[in-house]
Amino acid sequence: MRILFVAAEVAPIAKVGGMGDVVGALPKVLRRMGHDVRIFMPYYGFVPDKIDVPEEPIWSGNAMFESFSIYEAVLPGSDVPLYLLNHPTFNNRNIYGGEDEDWRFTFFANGAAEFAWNYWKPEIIHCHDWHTGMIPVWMKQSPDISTVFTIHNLAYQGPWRWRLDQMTWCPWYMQGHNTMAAALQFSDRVTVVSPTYANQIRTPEYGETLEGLLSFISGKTEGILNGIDTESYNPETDKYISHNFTADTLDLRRKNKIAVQEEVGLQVSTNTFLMSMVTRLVDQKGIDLLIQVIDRFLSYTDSQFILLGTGDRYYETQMWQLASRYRGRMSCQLLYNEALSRRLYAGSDAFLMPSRFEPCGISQMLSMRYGCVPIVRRTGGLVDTVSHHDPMNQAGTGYCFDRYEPLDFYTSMVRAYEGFHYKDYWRALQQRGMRQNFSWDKSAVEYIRVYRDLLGLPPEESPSSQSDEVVATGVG
Ligand SMILES: Nc1ncnc2c1ncn2[C@@H]1O[C@H](COP(=O)(O)OP(=O)(O)O[C@H]2O[C@H](CO)[C@@H](O)[C@H](O)[C@H]2O)[C@@H](O)[C@H]1O
Repeated sequence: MRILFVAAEVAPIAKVGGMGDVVGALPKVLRRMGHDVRIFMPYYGFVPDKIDVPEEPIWSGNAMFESFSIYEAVLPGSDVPLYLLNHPTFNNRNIYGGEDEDWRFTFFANGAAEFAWNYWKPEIIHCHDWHTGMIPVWMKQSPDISTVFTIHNLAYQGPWRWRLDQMTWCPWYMQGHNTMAAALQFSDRVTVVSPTYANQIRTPEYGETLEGLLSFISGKTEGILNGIDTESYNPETDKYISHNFTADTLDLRRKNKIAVQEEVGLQVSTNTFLMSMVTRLVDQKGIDLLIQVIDRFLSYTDSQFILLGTGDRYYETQMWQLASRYRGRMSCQLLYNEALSRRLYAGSDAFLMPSRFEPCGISQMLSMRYGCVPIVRRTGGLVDTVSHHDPMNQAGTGYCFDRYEPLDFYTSMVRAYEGFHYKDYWRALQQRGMRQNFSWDKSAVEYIRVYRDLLGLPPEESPSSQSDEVVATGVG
């Protein structure tokens, strides 16, 4: 099958959060499974710092009364062709934000449609989040190109209809309120990045005002759990961490703890409970809950906490102030740093993820992969990936709480803190997390099933289409 992935983020070239992880990993796996998968993304100003891009474009086109050119490169560490849409609007060094964000990504989506019509024609365009939402609208006119739209984050829905009318001069094509709604209506299939979140978004609590539409299209919607790039994120080979280790050599892991404590200026102590968080600092991630409990937790215990993240100014300031009160015990790194994130996964004892909502969550899987025990709120994909620690039955991979309440989060942290002091149980807990299979292979099979179904092909005979504990799909 010929499949074009279109997205605003592609790891390791352009990543802000988990969508970049998905688009940087899934095409590699699908290609290995024999499909001609290619990626289309913006040519951001920083791309040449990350990869080699040929000087000459391969194609030029027009969209929304502007011309653009396409450069072809390769996704690092793979043979996946990467098409880069070049236009001055993407010269800015930030992926998101700015006054022209609505125009920029609407133009990007329209450029991708032009590319698919005129240069490389795929059978399926796999679109990711609102930035690509206009593609399914356009492709409705092209019965020979089908569309799959994946919701990574319903909280961001793109420009509203009146603005789209203004920008594209085509008022007739959509009924939806905004780009995300249009994509949901017009795409042939909709996937959501975890089965639990796929069900949750049909309720007012999680639907972000689109719950009616999402219930209406439940017949073409399903949840397919994300995986992680287990080659890149492998504690046995990761070049960014100071000491490589496996589930069988966990003793080596403590050296990473020392290294990261030194790196961010905490008191070095392997017996101290070290928690961390790597996150966008936004409401979704439960930062308000964290702010309500972390001060007390640090003052009642001898534990340590490292935060790595950027986002809302208010949260950045609050966290910064807290860190200044706990010198040597709390560190606040207000930056985006891929290498440090890996060292935190590899060196911390526990990873905090008290999300208000979580479509899937990549960070908790990365933390388990590196032997860092997740403490999570049981919502969305966190339900599907983390199970509560049950020492009596030697089961579970983390600490879970249900209600979005500071006391519940606090209690989970206390339990983890206590658990950490029972070394054998803790080690077994770490090992269970590390031995989970979060590889993309299984989810990729689910996507192939969706693609084949869309093209009217019979399901592939594949042993991996058997279900297992990690990949579950919830067909609407
Ligand atoms: N300051 C920083 N420095 C370095 N690395 C940082 C960082 N801040 C975040 N990251 C990295 O970004 C990724 C975060 O991914 P998540 O899936 O956990 O959340 P996100 O909300 O961004 O993704 C959205 O899309 C994904 C993909 O579908 C869903 O899993 C998720 O629920 C949804 O909210 C991780 O790889 C993490 O290490």
